[in-house]
This record gives sequence, structure tokens and C-alpha cells, in this order.
Amino acid sequence: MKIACVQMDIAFGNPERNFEAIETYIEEAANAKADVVVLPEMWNAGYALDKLDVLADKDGSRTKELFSRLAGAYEVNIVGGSVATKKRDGFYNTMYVASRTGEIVTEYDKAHLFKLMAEHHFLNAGQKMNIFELDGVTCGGIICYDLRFPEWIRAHTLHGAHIMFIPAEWPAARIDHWQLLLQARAIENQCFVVGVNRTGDDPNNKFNGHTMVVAPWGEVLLSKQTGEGIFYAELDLKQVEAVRKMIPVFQDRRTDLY
Ligand SMILES: NC(=O)CCC(=O)C(=O)O
Repeated sequence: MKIACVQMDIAFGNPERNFEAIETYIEEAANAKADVVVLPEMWNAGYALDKLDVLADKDGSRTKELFSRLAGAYEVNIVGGSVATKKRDGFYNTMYVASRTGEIVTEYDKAHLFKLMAEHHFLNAGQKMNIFELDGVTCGGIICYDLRFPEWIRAHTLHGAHIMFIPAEWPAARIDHWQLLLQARAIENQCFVVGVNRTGDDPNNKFNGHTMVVAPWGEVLLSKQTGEGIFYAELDLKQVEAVRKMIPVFQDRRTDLY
């Protein structure tokens, strides 16, 4: 499975520019024969949280329309990072995923809100997990700060996820945590982890990418890129079962103790 990771610089508070850029990125990744294109967190507006009333995508309709159209036209799966959405009861940080047929196969609201970036003042937290299928592979998707909660990723892998997608706006100041946590989650859950981070600056933070793809044995397939661009990785999905057979962590869990 060929994964295209879109490490973009997000135009702060400017959905028009970001929608245009995303369309170009998806077209480029599809032309490179990617099976899955993965986008970063909150790519429609960045963390312009005090302007959500104007900037958030109402019920995600613009985002869903774009993904359905492009996924269907290019026959490519899109793990749509996340966008700021406005729903009936407030604002959310929402991931949409479109399959190659153009169908929206899942919608997930970020479950753990990040207080250091004031999300709890502006957003509602999601209430459910996020499992979906792409090309017959069971996948999970969580968003940025969710990565710090090992139980959340474990819950997804217990539900069968062989690939965890984790879009982010993770600042450069804590990029060492990002790298270590992604690698640890892949090793402890014996799955592929695809973490796609943004690059560039916003008024409060500097971002330096380090989009990362980690294999179930902990091998880093992609990392260290700091600039804007699409970075590719090939996943050999047979590795998940091979590693789980070699060290049967899922069978050896002591569910009678914890
Ligand atoms: N956007 C986020 O959730 C950022 C999370 C983060 O920076 C962290 O250190 O955790």
C-alpha cells in the first residue's frame, strides 16, 4: 500500500487558499499512484479558533464534497486529516475519510482536546472511536493530542486496526515527544503508524513537520523531513501478522489483572 503524506504549510484563517492547495496535493499524489493520501490536522483554517464562526465548515459539507469528488475521480483513498467543523451543537475538530469510490466512510471528532492550544475553550470533544476499512484493510484514525493516550490507540487495535492514521499540528517545541510516541505506539500495538504533521508557522507556534511512518517492528520508514511537500512510504501489510505471531502481545495481555 503506497501512502502519500501531505506535509503542508497551512494558511492561517484562510480556507480558500487551503482548499486550493489540498486539491493540487491530492491530484499530485494520485498521479504518483498513491493508494492513500493523508492530510494534516485542521488544514482548512489552522488554529484560528476565535474565528470559527466564520471559518468552520458547516457540517463538513464543503470538505465532504471535495473528498468525494477527488477520491472518485482519481480512484484514491483520502484520509482527510481534520478540519474545523460547525455542527448542530457547536464546533469540532473532525476527520473525514473517503474511499476510492468517493464514499465518505467515516467521520471522527477529536476525542482529547489540547488545553495548551486552547481547544477546550472553543471545541467540543468527540465521543466515539474511529475504525474504517480501506482496500480491505482495517484502519483507525485519531487526531494529534489523542496520540498521548495509549489506551485510545490500544482500543482501536483491539478492534482490528492494522494501520493507525494520526494527522497533527504538533509544534516543533515538542517534536521529540511526537517522534518517540509514534514509534512506541507502533511497537506496543504491532501496527503501522502514519503520523502526518504540518510545517510552517502560525501566530503562536512554529511547526517543523517530521511526518513519520513507522512499521509494526518499530522501523522508521519516513521521518526527518521538515519542509513542505508530499512524502511517500510503502507499507508491507503482511508485517502486522508476522510481528504479532513472533511476539504475541495481544494473546499475552493479562486482562484478568488490568
Ligand atoms: N494539536 C495538538 O493536539 C497538539 C498536541 C501537542 O502539541 C502535544 O504536545 O501533545
